[in-house]
Amino acid sequence: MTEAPKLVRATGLGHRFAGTDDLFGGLDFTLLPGEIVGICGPSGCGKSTLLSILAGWLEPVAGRIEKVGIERTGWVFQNPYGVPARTAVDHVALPLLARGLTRDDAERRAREVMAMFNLSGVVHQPFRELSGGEAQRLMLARSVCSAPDLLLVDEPTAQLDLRTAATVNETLGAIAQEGTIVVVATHDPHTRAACGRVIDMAHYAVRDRTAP
Ligand SMILES: Nc1ncnc2c1ncn2[C@@H]1O[C@H](COP(=O)(O)OP(=O)(O)OP(=O)(O)O)[C@@H](O)[C@H]1O
Repeated sequence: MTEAPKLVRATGLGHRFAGTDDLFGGLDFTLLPGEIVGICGPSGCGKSTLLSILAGWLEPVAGRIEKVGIERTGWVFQNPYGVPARTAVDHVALPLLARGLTRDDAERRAREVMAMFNLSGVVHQPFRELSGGEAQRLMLARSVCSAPDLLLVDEPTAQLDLRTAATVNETLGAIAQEGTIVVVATHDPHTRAACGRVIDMAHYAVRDRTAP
């Protein structure tokens, strides 16, 4: 069976909030599976805002987003959140249980994916006892198990050491190659380097950031 084509196309996208100037104006891009697309630019330029628009949580004030073949959208937040008393593996198994796997199968697959993110040592640890970096990787592992068509990731390496960040960047590449459209908002030059393409928000920013 051939997979349905997937794409996300933005045309003339622009946004501003009440009380802000235009964050970006006239953004045009097409996102396809197979590559990581970076959203890069200085703090406050609108990277998270663009992710929210791509997720469909926020209506752009200008332009439009067209989605083809996108049924599931995953989001990995800048600040990982979870259920404090539930174990790490419970968090990763949850989307698999929701997709109808038995508990045994869901746990087996969750452990495999956790191993990809160097999380085998914390499988049964409650979420509240994870380090910031472990919690961030756990959120990525969970999103892989949701098998999203579009995966939106906000600053995935902000809390990670260089080696772990490199693993995360490699894993994002592997997720993209399996057919997910991966979009990453990042300041990290290593993550930027891992992106096949970059939407440079500084280039589009309409606001004069040098103004007092
Ligand atoms: N709901 C909101 N209402 C008003 N202003 C907002 C709202 N959300 C964001 N902003 C403003 O819009 C601008 C862009 O915010 P956004 O979070 O998208 O930036 P960012 O590039 O992701 O920043 P960072 O790299 O620091 O996370 C900021 O000036 C922010 O203060």
